[in-house]
Formats: sequence, C-alpha cells, structure tokens
Amino acid sequence: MIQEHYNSFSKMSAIPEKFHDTQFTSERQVFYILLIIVSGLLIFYNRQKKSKLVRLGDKMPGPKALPIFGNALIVLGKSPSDIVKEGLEYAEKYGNVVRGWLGPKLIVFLNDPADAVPILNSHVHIDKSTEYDFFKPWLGEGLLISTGKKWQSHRKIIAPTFHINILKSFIGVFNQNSQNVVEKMRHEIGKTFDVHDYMSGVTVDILLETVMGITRQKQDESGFDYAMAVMKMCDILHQRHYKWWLRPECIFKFSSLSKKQAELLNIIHGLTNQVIKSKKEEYNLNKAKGIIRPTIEELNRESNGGSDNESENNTKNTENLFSGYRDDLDFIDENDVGEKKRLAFLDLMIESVQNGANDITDHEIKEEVDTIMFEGHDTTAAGSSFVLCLLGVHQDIQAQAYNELYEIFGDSDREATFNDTVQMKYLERVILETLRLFPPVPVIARLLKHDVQISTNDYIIPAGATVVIGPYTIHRNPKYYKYPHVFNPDNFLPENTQNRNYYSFIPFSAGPRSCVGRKYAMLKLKVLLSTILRNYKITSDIPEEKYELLGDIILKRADGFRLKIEPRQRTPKSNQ
Ligand code: HEM
Repeated sequence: MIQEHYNSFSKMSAIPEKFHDTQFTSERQVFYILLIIVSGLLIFYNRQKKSKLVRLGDKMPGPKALPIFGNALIVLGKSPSDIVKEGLEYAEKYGNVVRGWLGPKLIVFLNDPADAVPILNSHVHIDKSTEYDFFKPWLGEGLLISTGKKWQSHRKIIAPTFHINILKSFIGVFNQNSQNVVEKMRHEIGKTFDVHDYMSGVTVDILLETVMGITRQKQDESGFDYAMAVMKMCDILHQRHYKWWLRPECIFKFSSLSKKQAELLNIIHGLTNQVIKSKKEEYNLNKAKGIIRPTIEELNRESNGGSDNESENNTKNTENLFSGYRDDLDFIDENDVGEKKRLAFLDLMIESVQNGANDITDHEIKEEVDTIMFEGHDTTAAGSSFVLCLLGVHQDIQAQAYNELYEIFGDSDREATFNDTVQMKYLERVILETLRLFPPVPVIARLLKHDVQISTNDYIIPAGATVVIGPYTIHRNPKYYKYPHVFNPDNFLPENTQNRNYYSFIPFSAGPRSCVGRKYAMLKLKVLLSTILRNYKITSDIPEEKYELLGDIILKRADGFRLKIEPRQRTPKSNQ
C-alpha cells in the first residue's frame, strides 16, 4: 500500500520536473530568438549609420532620432490634428528643410519653393513615394500613381481631354448643378450646417455629367454615397501613413480597417464600374444605330452660333488664369491649330479601346476613371468649402466679390457664360488666396532616384530618400508673403504675383506632374461659387486661426465646414 502510494507520488512529482524542463527549453528558445532579432537590428542599424543615406540625411536638421525607431514614436498617442500641429511646429522650429527618420527610411520635408524646384521641375524625379502604394487597391496604377512609360503615354492621352474647348462645353452642366445645389441648400437657411456635404455631392454629380459624360437621367443617388465612402477611405489611407505599424500588408490585412476598406471599395468601385458599363452600352447602342457622336468642337460651334472667334479669344483669356505657370496643358491649348476631333475623357477612353487606338486596355480605363473621380471631386469639394467659410468670416471680402458679380449679372438669374467667368477677376483672386492658405492637397511626396542638391545650405538629398513638398508650408513662407497667415486676395493682384517666385504658389503642384484638371477646377469653382454667392449671403463665426485642420490626404476641417446662409438681397454696391 505504502509502496503503491510512493509509486504514484513519484509519478506525480516526475511530471512537474519534465514540465519545468520543457518550459525552460521554450523560454530559452524565445530568449535566443529575441537575441537574434535584436542583434540583427543592431547590425542593420550600425550598417545604416555608416551608409550614404544616413550620412547625408543626418546633415539636415530635424528632431532627435532614436536608434532603430528613428522618429517613428513621435506619432504614438496623437490624434490626426495633433500630428498636423506637431508637423507645423517642426517646420517653424527647423525652417526650410526638416529631416525625419521612419525607422531606416529617410524623409525630407521641404518648405521653401527654391528647394522644391529641382524636384518638381524634373522629368527624372517623377516617381511617387511608397506612401502612394496604399492607394493601389483603389486607384490601381492610374495617372496619380503610375510612373515611367505608362504614366507618360496616359498623360498624353488624358491631358488633352481637359482642353479649353472641352471645358467650355461643360459650362451648361456646371450651371445646372450649381443651381441644383442652391435649391438643395435652401432648407438650411438660418441654420448652422456643414457645407462640405453639399459641395461633395455637387462635385461628384458634375464630374459624372461632364468628364464621364453620364447623362442626368442615368445618375441615381449613389453619388453622395460614393463621396462619403471616398472620405472614409482617405481616412484609412491616412491612418496607414501615420500608424506605421499598419503599413505592411501582412499586418494590415488582419486589422479591422482592412475589412472596412473592402466594404468601402465595394461602394466606390460599384459606382465607377457602373459608369463605365453604361458608357459602353451607350457607345454600342449608338454604333448599332449608326449614330456618330458630335465632337466637342461641333457642340461648341452650335452653341456659339457657328462662330469660332469667341473660342479663340477665350483660349487667350484662360492664359491669364495662371500667368507664369506653364506646363503641357498650356502647350496643348496654344498649339491647337486647325480642327481636331476632341472627345471628353471617358468618351475618348471607350472609343480608344473599341478602335484599338491609343494602346489602352479596359483595366487601364477603370484605373483612370477611379483616379479622375477621386482627384476631380474631393479636391474641389474641399476648395469650395474653404472659400465659403472664409467669405463667411471676411464680410468685406464677400461684399467685394458679390459687387463684382452684381456688375456682371445685375439682379438677373441668368446662367454664367464662359466670358462671364473671365470677368470674375476678384472671385478668382479669392479662390487662389483660399488655395494658398488651405491647399486641398497639403503635401506631395516623391521618391528620389538620384541625389539632388538643393539651395538651402547646399544640402544633398540622397537617392532613396522620400521628399515631401508641402504646398501648405510653402504658401505660408514669410520670405514670399509679407503677412503669410492673413487672408488677402490682393496677394494675387498682377503687381504682387509678377515678381514672386513661381513655385511659391503650387496648389496644383507644378512641372510635368502637375494637376491635369486645374483649368477644369478653376472654371467649375467660379461657376459654382458665383451661383451660390448670387443667391446667398454667408456668415461664419469661426475665424480661420481656430480651424482644426486634418491632413487627411485632402486637407479638411476636423471641426466641420460650418456656416450659415441667408437669402441674398440683390442690390448694387453691397456693403454687407
Ligand atoms: C482645387 C482642385 C484641385 C487641386 C487643388 C488639385 C491638386 C493636385 C495636385 C497637387 C496634384 C499633384 C499630386 C501629387 O503629385 O501627389 C494633382 C494631380 C492630379 N490631379 Fe488635381 N487638383 C484639383 C482638381 C482636379 C480635378 C478637377 C481633376 C480632374 C477632373 C484632377 C485630376 C488630377 C490628376 C489626374 C492628377 C495626376 C496627374 C499626374 O500625375 O500626371 N485634379 N492635383
């Protein structure tokens, strides 16, 4: 009995001994694995320290970097608007050039236009930084992201679809949709509301009807859902920028954000697939019926009563929009000799695939439609919302803008013509000044293929570095603007622009990768904003220095674009 008891006791005590043994072995294994990882990281770190990237990178000023992490820990526990504030504080503290390390990755922030020139102006440094890769599930390799031969050939096809003659044919649609949004906003009279929702909805509708050529009857209410999904999608992409642990795909795909992203992409791609499908159906139907679509020139000639002179004058007039600001879009307008068969963006894309012209595939059309839909709506929605909020605060500037409109339109309700938009000089300065203070694209990032020497201290930014050019900080550089934080449309009077560095105002970027839609955007903003101002007086009691900014891919107000509207009393020389 005693023996039995002893046997069972010794069996019991043998189990923990074995257990301790295995526990000890696995702890040892974990210890060795950690040791290998840490030693590997240290060896990598020491090598890095000696590399050219680090040698040249560390010559530039920036916050103190920790071993291995660099400056990555700065973002921990911060909200997106805190991160914007902190970034701006670094720009203030370190000046024109600020260096940061995201682990081994060198990021150089440039805040002086003179330093941005060798990159923006270059045909070599056209590659977007790896941060743009997060867009790929959404935009594929559309114009915003693609590079090399693909980007070059697609830019050549797409840029002419924003030719001034094509833009002129959109004026009617700009007017109708602007009038629609004025009606929709009517039930907000006297209330405080967020105008951005309205601006998003109308800019999507306008894009669908103009660039995509989808007739109003074929549109449904999915435009607004699309705009909201885009906003949430931008938030996810932005989170991946600053929550660096979500950057690797293998980690991101297990996060809740990845599931959310899939749902949002369903909505976004649902709309763009539908757009392409209905355009193709229309094309095939017309082809079967033998209907040849009128070209933009033919449409314009009809609406001008057969005269081409107006078109010539207008082409010259648009050059005033951005004097000193030149790129491929200007050459397209200037070298426009003779009659050309011009089609709007999606018509051209569909026809190209059907005819086998232009070497573009169905999949590539989809990428470009997604790109244009995104770039074309969210930017102008933010831009127009900022303009309205600023005019709400600066009543004197609003009165001046309205007086100009009264001189053009009197108290009539007639639609704006292209020539009217050319007369809107003051409104144009208001828009440009808004884009200066609140550029919808607050940063542009490139990956350097070769070393680049910049003017500030002759620093050399090494190949492999990510360069972040900040329109937001460049536009507020006191070297170029006397009172950089003051909203003053006169900053864009010809006498003030002519001697200022051309790159000190880059809301649409500049050089070969500048925005293809900038003339479209300016024209649309003029028609939309003039229609709203002719109908409503705007008030807002939050001054711009109190705006809570969100650098969420497209610059927005985290506190919402809140304002009030009341019906406009159409009287001359409004002092309101
Ligand atoms: C106020 C309105 C707009 C602003 C501030 C704006 C700004 C910009 C900026 C800064 C870039 C360069 C982005 C980068 O390098 O990361 C860009 C590129 C682009 N924008 Fe715009 N944009 C506006 C409106 C539009 C519109 C209306 C369209 C089309 C309908 C458009 C289409 C594009 C495209 C396709 C690109 C890529 C061009 C390329 O890389 O070749 N944008 N835009």
